[in-house]
Amino acid sequence: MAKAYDHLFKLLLIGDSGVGKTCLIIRFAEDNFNNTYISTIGIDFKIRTVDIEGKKIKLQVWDTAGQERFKTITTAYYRGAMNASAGVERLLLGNKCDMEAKRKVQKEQADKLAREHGIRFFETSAKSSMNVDEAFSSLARDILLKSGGRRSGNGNKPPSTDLKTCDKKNTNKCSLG
Ligand SMILES: Nc1nc2c(ncn2[C@@H]2O[C@H](COP(=O)(O)OP(=O)(O)OP(=O)(O)O)[C@@H](O)[C@H]2O)c(=O)[nH]1
Repeated sequence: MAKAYDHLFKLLLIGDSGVGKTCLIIRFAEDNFNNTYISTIGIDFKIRTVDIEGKKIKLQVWDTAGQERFKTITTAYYRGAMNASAGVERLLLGNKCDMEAKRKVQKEQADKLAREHGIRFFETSAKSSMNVDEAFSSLARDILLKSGGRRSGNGNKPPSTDLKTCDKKNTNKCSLG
């Protein structure tokens, strides 16, 4: 029987409580959105398989609790992930870009931060779907290329801003790595 996927990548979302980590994962994995806020307890994951450069990539996306009281568990978990593989690929997300009126972080500021860390930055909206697939796929592609998959063009990924125009933007930061 054909294998259901070519690669399995594990992604982890970290960020402050309420920035929309769970909603981003639900939008990505189930194409759904709910306004109700149920704070994550501990850690959970969802799966979606995407097609990248002709490869089936199974993404196991882990959701962490942003609340301070779970910090010991979540930081222990992502430190473990960081230690397990030296060059972890990272991505910075500014979510809730559908809420421009309540913007907390200017785009330039987030761009600068991403540039300093040499990582990509996306403004996303779990509510409108803006840039959600793009962000996850971009990270998966970077991991695929890095892990020896097909590499085309310049191997040194520029710290770019790869954004679709968002009519209204609000940014709370969370990151995906
Ligand atoms: N307008 C808007 N609201 C959003 C968006 N993403 C999430 N929300 C809302 O923000 C609230 C918090 O979202 P969650 O996904 O639960 O946040 P979280 O980061 O997982 O929070 P913790 O589990 O406490 O770490 C919920 O009421 C969501 O409906 C978005 O893109 N746009």
